[in-house]
Formats: sequence, C-alpha cells, structure tokens
Amino acid sequence: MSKNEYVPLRQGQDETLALTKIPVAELADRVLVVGDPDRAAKAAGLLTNAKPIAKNREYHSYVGEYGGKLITVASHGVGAAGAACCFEELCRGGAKYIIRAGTAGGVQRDVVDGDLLVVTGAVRCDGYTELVVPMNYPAVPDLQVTSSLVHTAEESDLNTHSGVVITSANFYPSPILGNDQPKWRDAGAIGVEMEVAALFITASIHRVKSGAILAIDGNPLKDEDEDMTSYEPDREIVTKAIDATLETSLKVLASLE
Ligand SMILES: O=P(O)(O)O[C@H]1O[C@H](CO)[C@@H](O)[C@H]1O
Ligand SMILES: O=c1cc[nH]c(=O)[nH]1
Repeated sequence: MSKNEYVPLRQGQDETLALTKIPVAELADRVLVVGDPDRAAKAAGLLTNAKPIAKNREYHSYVGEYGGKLITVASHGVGAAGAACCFEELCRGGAKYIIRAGTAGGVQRDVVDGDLLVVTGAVRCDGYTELVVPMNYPAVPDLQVTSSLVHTAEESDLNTHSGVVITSANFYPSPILGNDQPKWRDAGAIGVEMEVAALFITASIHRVKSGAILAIDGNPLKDEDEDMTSYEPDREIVTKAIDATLETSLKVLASLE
C-alpha cells in the first residue's frame, strides 16, 4: 500500500490538453459531454455567448453560459477508449461536474423509443476501465447529480426511467461468441450504450462528480433488431428525447453548487 496521499493530476492554466486541444484556461468547471460532434454544436446553440474553444479529431469543444453559469460542451466520439481520452483531459483540466447526454438501446420491454434513462450504475463491459481500476470497483455516478437529473427529467413530458446500463465495447454483437446482453438484462440492466462506465470510473479517480442521461433509440434485444441492421436513431421521437437530454443536463449543470 502506498504511504503517500493519492492526488489526482491537474494541469496548469497555461497548458493545452493534448488530444482535445482544449486550452485549460478556457475550460469551464461544469461540462456537458456528448458522443456526436454535431450534437455538441447543437448543445452549444442552447448556450448564450457560445464560442468554439477547440476542434481535434472527434473532440469538438465550446464554452458559453446557461442559467448564468459558464458551461463547456465537448464531444467524445464512439467507444469508451476514445471517450476516456476526452474525460481524462476534462478532469485534468479542472472539470468539477461532467454530465453525459447520449443515446442508448432499451433492453427491457418497458424501456422504449423516445424514453429517457437516468443512469444509476454501469456494467463495465467497456474494454477500457478494466485497465484502470480493479473490476470489482463499481461504475457509479454522483448521487447529487443523479437525483437532480431524475427530478429535472421528470419535469419533461417524456417517460423517465432510472437504472443500470450495460456499457459495451461492441455495438455489433459477435456472430461467433454471441451476445452477452441478455444476461445483464436478466440481472436487471435496462439499457445499453458505449461510454458511461468510462465516464464514471474516470470521474471517480479524479474526484469529479459525474452523471448521465440517455435517450432511448431502439431495443437491440428484439428478435428483428439483434444484428443492429435496423438501428435508426434519426427519427423524430428520438430527436425529441435527445433534445430533452441536452436541456435537462444544462439545467442540472447550471443548478449544481
Ligand atoms: O449517442 P451517443 O452519445 O453517441 O451514444 C451512443 O451512440 C453511439 C452508437 O451509435 C455510441 O457512442 C453509444 O454510446
Ligand atoms: O450503443 C448503443 C447506442 C444506442 N443504441 C443502441 O442500441 N446501442
């Protein structure tokens, strides 16, 4: 056991984060993260006085105001390993709160297109976090952020669930090894996506408060959907739920003290 106190790494105000290219001095301590760079631009459109602060690879970042608070919006791309580079840099740069607004498949019958899912824990099939902390450490969000997400989401007219998601490294299940999602569904998981566990673990080791809210865009365990060929998130019912995740996340970020 180390005798020294563990101190999470923080980078200086004069530095630029290596992969996201965010200048630390421009980073707000309240951060909304989304997978898709176009969704980051859309979220930035909800801010006042928004301006881009960095653009590199899949990492597009903005800063602006919402509810009187400075907020950064950043995209992290698809998959935990790449997303974790973004989360790690946001934490090193001084983020205090990070909320992921994304999409997920529902894996229970009552979790359907257009619903909202506030995440209370994530199964660590992400392929990344096993390299960072032991597998028996749980991927869980901050309680204050999560209860605020639930209360704020319930103000929308959308059906809101809270529960465990599977964070999976593979979007397309293997035709050789099979699909491991049914066993997590049977254990109680209600959704599947690809980055939340990486956010919760990265935030935990940096003592950053995190949370996640997801828009449901299908059910990958339905017979006709199992090979993901019928995956189609670009539908009005999903867009409405995505818009609600962005608005809910920004309201919560602005309200946290
Ligand atoms: O909508 P986003 O945030 O990108 O999240 C989900 O969508 C992508 C798959 O299409 C994966 O990144 C998954 O986690
Ligand atoms: O990973 C994901 C994301 C959205 N919908 C899914 O079915 N899977």
